[in-house]
Amino acid sequence: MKNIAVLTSGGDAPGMNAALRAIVLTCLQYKYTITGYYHGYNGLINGESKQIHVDDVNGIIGRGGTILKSARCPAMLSDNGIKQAVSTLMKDKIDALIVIGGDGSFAGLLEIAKYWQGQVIGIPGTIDNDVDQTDFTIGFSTAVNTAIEAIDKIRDTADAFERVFIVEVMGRHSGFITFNVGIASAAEQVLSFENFDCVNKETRLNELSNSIKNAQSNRHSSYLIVIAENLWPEGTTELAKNLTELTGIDCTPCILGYIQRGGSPVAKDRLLATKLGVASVQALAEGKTNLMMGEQNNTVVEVPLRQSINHQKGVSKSLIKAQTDILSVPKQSQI
Ligand SMILES: Nc1ncnc2c1ncn2[C@@H]1O[C@H](COP(=O)(O)OP(=O)(O)O)[C@@H](O)[C@H]1O
Ligand SMILES: O=P(O)(O)OC[C@H]1O[C@](O)(COP(=O)(O)O)[C@@H](O)[C@@H]1O
Repeated sequence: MKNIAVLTSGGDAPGMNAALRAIVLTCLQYKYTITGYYHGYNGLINGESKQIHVDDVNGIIGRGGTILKSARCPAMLSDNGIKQAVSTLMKDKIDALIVIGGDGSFAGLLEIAKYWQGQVIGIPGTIDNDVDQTDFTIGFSTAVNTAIEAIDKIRDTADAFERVFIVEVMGRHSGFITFNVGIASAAEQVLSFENFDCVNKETRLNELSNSIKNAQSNRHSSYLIVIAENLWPEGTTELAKNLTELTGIDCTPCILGYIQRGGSPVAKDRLLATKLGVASVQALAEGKTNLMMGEQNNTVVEVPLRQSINHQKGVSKSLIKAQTDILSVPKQSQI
């Protein structure tokens, strides 16, 4: 018998529920009990928990968000908070803790493992895809699809008005969403941390404004820039204002925001979440600990949890090069 605990932490991601469902069904197989802690690490610190049964996870595979709720929990950044979390795990006689979250959540789990003897497993769930040792994180594919769907609609109205739009997408400080969304929506420019620095803002503004003016003087079409959040120091709205002034052409900002975090997970995320959920309980049954379950080349992998938060994974260089050298230049045939 094992008493397995699970929580979801950090930004919610479509597919977290699917992972929880897979965990619960696999635990049923092993006759393990499941304790769900609510509101991320806050639930662990405050002892906010509930036994999770199969009935609780019926019909949740297609639901966005997380039925366990999620949160950021600043208390975990102090020794006191971590020790409180550990004391709840001991009081509740938990044998193993599965955390579904991003790199921050895994850093928290590693802290817990320093003071607690139980088994710990991380499942990568974040729309940002910024977790190492897994090709994709749960939620990334859905977020990309959601953003593309929104931008396709923006393109229609942009085409009709021959207008310039600057669309901001999420990703905190990594460009996985920006590049994938920008390329898949045929953006004229993709601006992200990996290909655009703002050290000399004047130069950057002039380059962008020249590019917009050239493109718009030669053709009657739309012009879309997909930009990463937190890239332009004064924000995307200010960038749009500056470019409008410089070009004399209306540049309209559009911040997609939280729409990218919600919604029903696409098949790819449901399947990834299910595979990783099943594998995590199987690993616990084999006595394993301190692991992240990930997927590489379509195969589930178990990697040391510590290796998942080294921030070594980057946007594919060939994708960045293709955008810079080929895709961002308006083609003669489009003019
Ligand atoms: N270095 C750390 N030590 C302990 N806990 C951490 C650490 N970094 C993050 N956490 C915990 O994990 C939570 C989620 O992390 P955050 O970075 O906000 O999201 P994500 O897990 O999606 O990357 C934080 O609110 C905090 O409770
Ligand atoms: O919900 P908040 O606290 O405003 O955070 C916004 C951030 O959360 C995300 O949506 C997801 O990030 P995490 O999964 O790392 O928490 C980022 O893309 C964004 O920068």
